[in-house]
Amino acid sequence: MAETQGGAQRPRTMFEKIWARHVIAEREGGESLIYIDRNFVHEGPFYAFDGLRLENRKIHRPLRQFAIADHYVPSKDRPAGVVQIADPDIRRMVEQLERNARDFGMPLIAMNDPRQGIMHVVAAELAMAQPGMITTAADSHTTSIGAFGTLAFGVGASEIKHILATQSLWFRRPRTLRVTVEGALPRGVTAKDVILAIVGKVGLAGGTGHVIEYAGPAVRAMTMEQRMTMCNMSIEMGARAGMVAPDDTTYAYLEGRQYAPSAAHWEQAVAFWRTLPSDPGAQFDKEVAVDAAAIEPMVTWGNLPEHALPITARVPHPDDAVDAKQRAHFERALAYMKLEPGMPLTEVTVDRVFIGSCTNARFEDLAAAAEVLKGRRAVVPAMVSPGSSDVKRRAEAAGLDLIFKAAGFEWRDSACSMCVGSNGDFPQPGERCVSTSPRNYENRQGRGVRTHLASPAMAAAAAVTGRLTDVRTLT
Ligand SMILES: CC(C)[C@H](C(=O)O)[C@@H](O)C(=O)O
Ligand code: SF4
Repeated sequence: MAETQGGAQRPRTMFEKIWARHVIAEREGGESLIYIDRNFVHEGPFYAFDGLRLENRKIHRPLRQFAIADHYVPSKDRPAGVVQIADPDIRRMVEQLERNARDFGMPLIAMNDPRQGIMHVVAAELAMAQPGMITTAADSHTTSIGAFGTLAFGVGASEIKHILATQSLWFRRPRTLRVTVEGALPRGVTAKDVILAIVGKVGLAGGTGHVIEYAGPAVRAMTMEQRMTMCNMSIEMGARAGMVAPDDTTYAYLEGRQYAPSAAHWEQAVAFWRTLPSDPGAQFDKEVAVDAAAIEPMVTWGNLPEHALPITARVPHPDDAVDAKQRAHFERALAYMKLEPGMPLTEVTVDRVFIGSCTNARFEDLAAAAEVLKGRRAVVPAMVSPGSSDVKRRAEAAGLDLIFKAAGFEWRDSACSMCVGSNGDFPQPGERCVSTSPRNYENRQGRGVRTHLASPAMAAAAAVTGRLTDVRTLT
């Protein structure tokens, strides 16, 4: 709804509407104290709890906080209890999370909870994130749940301590960037390809300090799972958050889930949510438009997510760089990735495939990969770690696990797994791995590992051919 200012209606962006409702105080230098509706922690930021203990503080609103085990939990032979985790360092991380949640009285989704999964996947599945809320987590891919019209910020561990103690945090007001995706997605092109194309266009610096709103017909046509894949990678453009305006797709997804408004409050909640989308004529600090029809299946060749190209392209040459800084990135990436400038991407042979992560391991992702794998076999080691335990159960109910296993994939439990390896799931040092995860930095998936980011369908295509492959040639 437009705001009345000096008698005139000033159209507002969704970001402005949500922000304005959460400002508690403002201070010189342009910072605002923002109320946080919900906050999530995984095993990582344990020192936030140590800090509270040292200062003898409690959690201000423990029921608005959630602890979810994902980074360190094993994906294989899931132990019956935390004490059975073989590696002592990994065991300590998972144990600590459980102890902190219990000591401080916050809801816990522990390793063997049937609701366990990667926190951003779980936050959606349980409707912990809702339109109009501001949520935080000590994790940069918190942006994923912006798909619900939630303003979701990743923050650091010291900030988590502040949020635990006060349910609020000081923020500098971000700028706004609208990315409009016109048209419809062509065959073989998924939300991952769209976001890789956007990251490739906007670049790591282009989104810095901004909250992105993804808009346009292609985004409106997407399912919630696809919107989450888009919002997830907002951070790879340096953005503070990424959002999609809520609509009937959003409400249909949320209704009836554990933390969704109850039936008695549902209509009232939806009526409020319908006021959130940006008003026509609202001004964004920056605008970018992308034509969906021109997007092809994408893959990254280098060590930044912005090093994304259509699978039909060739490995770039340092001379293709737009400036000296990019040239240096290109040279370093070519050396690390062991690629020759000018070689067709489809000639790059791969050693391993990983389907998982909060970017691309929801049900529809696994179904898309299984569609490619049906009746085919992987020629390289490959594994799937579903985004949540619920995704795993649903995939098994649909028989997807049988397709993966018949294709030679390992069918694991839900964890961050090979996206980052905190639980010990790593490729062999130096291997070239096609991964559905969001990051391809040097050593991200383990020592010397060369990561190529792609969609689940493209990852499946690479698994059955042993090289980067245009999935459209297989389907
Ligand atoms: C470990 C965690 C803090 C980190 C993040 O912030 O995103 C991880 O999830 C990642 O994807 O790199
Ligand atoms: S799956 Fe990967 S990107 Fe997502 S939270 Fe875990 S480590 Fe981070």
